[in-house]
Amino acid sequence: MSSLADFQNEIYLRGLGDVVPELPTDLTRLEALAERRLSAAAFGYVAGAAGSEATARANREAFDRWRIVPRMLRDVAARDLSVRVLGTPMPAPVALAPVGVQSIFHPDGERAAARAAAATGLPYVLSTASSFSIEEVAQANGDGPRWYQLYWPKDRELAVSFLERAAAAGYTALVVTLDTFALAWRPRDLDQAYLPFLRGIGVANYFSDPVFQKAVGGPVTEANRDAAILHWAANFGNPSLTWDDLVFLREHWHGPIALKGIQHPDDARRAVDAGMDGVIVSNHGGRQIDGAVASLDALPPVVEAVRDQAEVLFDSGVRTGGDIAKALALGAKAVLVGRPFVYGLALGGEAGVTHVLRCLLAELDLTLMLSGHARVADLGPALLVSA
Ligand SMILES: Cc1cc2nc3c(=O)[nH]c(=O)nc-3n(C[C@H](O)[C@H](O)[C@H](O)COP(=O)(O)O)c2cc1C
Ligand SMILES: O=C(O)C(=O)c1ccccc1
Repeated sequence: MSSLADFQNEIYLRGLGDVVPELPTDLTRLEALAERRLSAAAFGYVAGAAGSEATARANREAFDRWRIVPRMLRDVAARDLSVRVLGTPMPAPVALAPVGVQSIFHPDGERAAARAAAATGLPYVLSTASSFSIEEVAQANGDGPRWYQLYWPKDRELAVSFLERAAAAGYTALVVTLDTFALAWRPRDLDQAYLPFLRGIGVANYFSDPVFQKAVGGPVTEANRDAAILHWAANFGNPSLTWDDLVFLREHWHGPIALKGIQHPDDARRAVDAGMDGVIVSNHGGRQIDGAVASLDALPPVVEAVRDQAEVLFDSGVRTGGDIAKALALGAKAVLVGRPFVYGLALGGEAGVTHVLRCLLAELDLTLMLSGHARVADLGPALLVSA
């Protein structure tokens, strides 16, 4: 962790020798660079959002409506960014958001990102829709902390198989994504007729699964590949799930569980009532409902509703260390970062992801220090005024 906190010094020292970092340290510039590197289809898939993309913009605007008010002379020489979230000790309150089909951004996909996560000590959250399997990514992640994100399929036996595989491969917490039981209206993908799954990309966990294979008459080969993809499409999401179904997850997962996609305080209370350990306030990066509330605006009411009865995590729109400080000040215990690390992956594989994570942590550390805070736990609403 000390090397992370010292990252800004490293950059300044390299600057003395006129060594310019390979990727920009202003992470908001990565999207434009990634656009030049990726195919139009892959870029549209990551950068795009639902409909007119109003909610994706609102996610950013919500951060801009809060401003940090620094405090002086508070001895911030020694700082501690560490937290413990969903049973996992973390060097800083940041995790890599579950992002599917990462092989469309870099051939090493999730394996490269999971190696970068392990190198920084931040949790890697593996999507069910990954291009490498639960077991392959666990191997790449090694001793790093890792959580598993479930897309809860219609077939319950398949869901149980995913959970058993994840537990056996060392994923310690379960993230259940509730807001994407169907893919939304995403014009960039629709206009390019681009859905990687229909080309058999991002389905590694399904095709490698014994329960899935049984359902399609054996291992997936050229002969049953189209049928397997159709079976995937028919099984991917289940719109008929209700709160009562969470009992089933509790029976089959023996670690912490967080529900991802919570935006309403009443849903947060229901999560607590259902015995969940955490909620992730998220609108999926604006990728599901165009016109939906900015995720940061949904955070304070959820924090208020949950109080200390579950851990509240946050994502959607985090781009800088200052953004992380704002989300923590509004009550999040940790944040997840999506697109920025994907752009790092596209631009530099494992090293690109490491760059993004280290920049975020260094900037967060500086923001804390310069605003007069030695510990993340000291951040609260007093840090902020509305712009
Ligand atoms: C390309 C892409 C793929 C994603 N795939 C998943 C996924 O498989 N599972 C999931 O729960 N969320 C997925 N998400 C949503 C992220 O976990 C996260 O909620 C979102 O990216 C946060 O917003 P941000 O990109 O503004 O940081 C995906 C997001 C992107 C950009
Ligand atoms: O693209 C996404 O946002 C997403 O969550 C997803 C959904 C299905 C498969 C892969 C990713």
